[in-house]
Amino acid sequence: MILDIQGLAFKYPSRPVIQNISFEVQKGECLAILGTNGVGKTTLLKCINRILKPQHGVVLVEKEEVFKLSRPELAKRIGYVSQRQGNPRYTVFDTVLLGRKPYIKWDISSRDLEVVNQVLALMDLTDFSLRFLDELSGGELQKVIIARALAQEADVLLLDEPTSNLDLKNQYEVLRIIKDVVQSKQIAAVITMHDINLAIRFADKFLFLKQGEIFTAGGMEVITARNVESVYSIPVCVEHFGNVPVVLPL
Ligand SMILES: Nc1ncnc2c1ncn2[C@@H]1O[C@H](COP(=O)(O)OP(=O)(O)OP(=O)(O)O)[C@@H](O)[C@H]1O
Repeated sequence: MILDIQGLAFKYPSRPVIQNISFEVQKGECLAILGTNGVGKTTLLKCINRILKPQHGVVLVEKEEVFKLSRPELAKRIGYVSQRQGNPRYTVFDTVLLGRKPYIKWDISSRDLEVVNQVLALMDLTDFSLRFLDELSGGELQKVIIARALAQEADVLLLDEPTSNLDLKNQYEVLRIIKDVVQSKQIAAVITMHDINLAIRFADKFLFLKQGEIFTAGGMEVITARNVESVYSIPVCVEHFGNVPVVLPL
């Protein structure tokens, strides 16, 4: 197991958000976090990444407690892609190079440059290298921020709605790249998503949140009309195209 979450609970002074959250992610796995707006998906990612301090619970990456790690150590363990990020006056190249920050001691190494160039090519961003972030479309920017996280070469990637601005082709391509990296490097990804059918195509495991707690979690067997209806409060049916279930609102 690469990521181990035990009994996480977080509340803002005004309201409780998540509680009793325990789950594990294995090496090579993509976990999709699903649930309605405001249920606590982003809050959960922020608690894992130490941006928020949970009132209860423990987060272990490779058996090490994240709250005991130094900042650079944490950045080598966890790469985080939030919904809003990036300095508009940085170029694409410099932004992705920032992902190497935890590894740079005195100067940028040839390995750092190699990783950045590889990731830019992987994400089809090489032609954008010298553009400033404020000269990009929302989808292009989203790909750059994901590229930065990949350049970080962390053990766990936390991705908050990484495909929200992407067109159909880029949604599939970017998730395919993330899945390939997770499998080939035997790391893990935790991805919050609204598109349940996209999650079904790419995630290995699913975790449904409801009222701040885990409603159900598991593999493809948890994708049932009953579960989806309970979580999202709309009637659905689940049809199968070959082996792939597709959730259709009725
Ligand atoms: N800084 C804050 N102070 C108080 N409440 C907050 C704060 N940030 C978020 N919340 C509340 O915490 C709850 C969980 O928010 P969160 O952003 O984690 O939800 P989410 O599941 O990611 O939602 P969405 O799908 O809309 O992105 C919401 O009710 C939200 O209003």
